[in-house]
Amino acid sequence: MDHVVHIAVGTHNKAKIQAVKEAFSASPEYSVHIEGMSVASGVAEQPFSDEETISGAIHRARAAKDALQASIGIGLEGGVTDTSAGLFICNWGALLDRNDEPFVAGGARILLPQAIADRLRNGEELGPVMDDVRQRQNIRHHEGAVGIFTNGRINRIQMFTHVVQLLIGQWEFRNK
Ligand SMILES: O=P(O)(O)OP(=O)(O)OP(=O)(O)OC[C@H]1O[C@@H](n2cnc3c(O)ncnc32)[C@H](O)[C@@H]1O
Ligand SMILES: [Mg+2]
Repeated sequence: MDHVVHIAVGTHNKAKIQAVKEAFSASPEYSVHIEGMSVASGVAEQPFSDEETISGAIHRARAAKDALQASIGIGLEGGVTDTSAGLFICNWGALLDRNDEPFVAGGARILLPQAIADRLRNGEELGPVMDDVRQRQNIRHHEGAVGIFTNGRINRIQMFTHVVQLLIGQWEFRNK
């Protein structure tokens, strides 16, 4: 690709933007201009299923692409999803180009501790709960819940970088 590709990301979250940068910098053949923008996700602040989280990711990708008139829109959404084993963190990404069909990919998921899950079931949002439990601010912009609960082995940037790599790869495959 010999021209700069304008990529709109539907967030100002630092971990998410950094993940998009790292995923594209792993492919030096691309010259990209990455721009973040706060957009509505169209779902709850704390999505509570894979369905809702996927919908938020797609909604963010489309809103960011349209608002910034970019060639590509990317949406990354964090949520939780219930299973018989307990409440899991789930994360989803969507990539939209000029076609209407989004590419979608999911990230790693881990079981949340019971005490955290209970608070979310009572209506709290994971970001503020994490900050409260750790007595810090803006964990969601850094290692995230996934980083804390995996003892720093996989942080939010790494987790979302993986998701964006999965998105770019699917987009490349379709455009081969
Ligand atoms: O500004 P935006 O893009 O909304 O960034 P955010 O940090 O709020 O991210 P999401 O809305 O996608 O995530 C939903 C909630 O889960 C929180 N969260 C924190 N770490 C997380 C992780 O590792 N996985 C999933 N959700 C996480 C996040 O802060 C929110 O409260
Ligand atoms: Mg949010």
